[in-house]
Amino acid sequence: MTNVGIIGLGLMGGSLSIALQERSNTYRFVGLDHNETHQQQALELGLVHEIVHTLDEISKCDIIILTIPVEGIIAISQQLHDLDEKCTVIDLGSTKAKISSSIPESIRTHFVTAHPMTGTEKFGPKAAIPKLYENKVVVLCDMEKSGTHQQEVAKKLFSEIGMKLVYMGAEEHDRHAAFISHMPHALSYSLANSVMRQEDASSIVALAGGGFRDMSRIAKSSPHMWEDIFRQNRANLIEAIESFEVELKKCRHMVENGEWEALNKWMSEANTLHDIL
Ligand SMILES: NC(=O)C1=CN([C@@H]2O[C@H](COP(=O)(O)OP(=O)(O)OC[C@H]3O[C@@H](n4cnc5c(N)ncnc54)[C@H](O)[C@@H]3O)[C@@H](O)[C@H]2O)C=CC1
Ligand SMILES: O=C(O)C(=O)Cc1ccc(O)cc1
Repeated sequence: MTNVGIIGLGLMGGSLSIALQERSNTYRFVGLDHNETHQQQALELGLVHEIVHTLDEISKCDIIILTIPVEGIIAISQQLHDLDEKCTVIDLGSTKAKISSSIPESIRTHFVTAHPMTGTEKFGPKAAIPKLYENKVVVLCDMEKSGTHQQEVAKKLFSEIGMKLVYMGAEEHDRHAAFISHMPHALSYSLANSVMRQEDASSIVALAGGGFRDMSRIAKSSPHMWEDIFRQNRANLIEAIESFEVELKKCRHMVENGEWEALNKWMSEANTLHDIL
């Protein structure tokens, strides 16, 4: 039996437990969460077999999964100690550079820093879903800093739930993530707020079409989680927002000046994104 400790019983931790339980009965799940309602829900939903209340109890597990907001991951990693030689700690945070560089040297080889490129705008144990990880990419960062055993454990775990493994340095990961994930969340929050400041609720309900719903979906995401991500990836995010502002200004300029041919060409360039997605 492999004992898995999950710190943070929400969408990511809960979905990981469901996926592993569907594929094997050799795992036993122990959970830690600072929210009592989430502890209860996780037990009721069968996401964990047992709730514990201290890091010492979780530290005895073979595998420890960190699925709490990214500032919490750094705080918890400072408190983990006396880990068994074979213990593997895997964090699933959306940022990687600050996490990777702040893990104490004494436990660095125990750690694997990973980012599953999958998720939803929902959060908490009730948001956990079975197929979240299937056929999706997980980016494994700074793997040369992890122990040989820990690398193997993480690769086996992510492969077992049907993920595709991609390797990258943590700094490089954060730059890509700023453009492809973090900036789009900043835009969605901005879109939601700008429309709500101009339009009343009844007009939004009456007129919201698919496009507006698509683009504002991720504005429903957890402010706690995203505040931490924006804080940790601040410099890259600012650069990504600036590059977006350049494009938006181009669009505004062409509309203001009636440059319709140029606007049409600029839109056709954007169309090509979906040739590669
Ligand atoms: N939501 C998403 O789509 C994705 C999230 N991630 C990352 O995964 C991590 C977890 O995200 P979710 O599962 O979506 O969040 P969530 O909000 O659904 O779950 C987090 C859980 O951790 C608990 N928690 C928070 N701080 C804690 C602490 N210090 N000690 C104990 N429990 C604590 C909360 O009560 C909650 O139950 C984050 O680091 C996030 O950046 C990565 C990929 C996708
Ligand atoms: O809901 C969506 O479309 C997302 O983009 C979810 C998401 C959130 C955070 C991540 O680090 C990765 C994926």
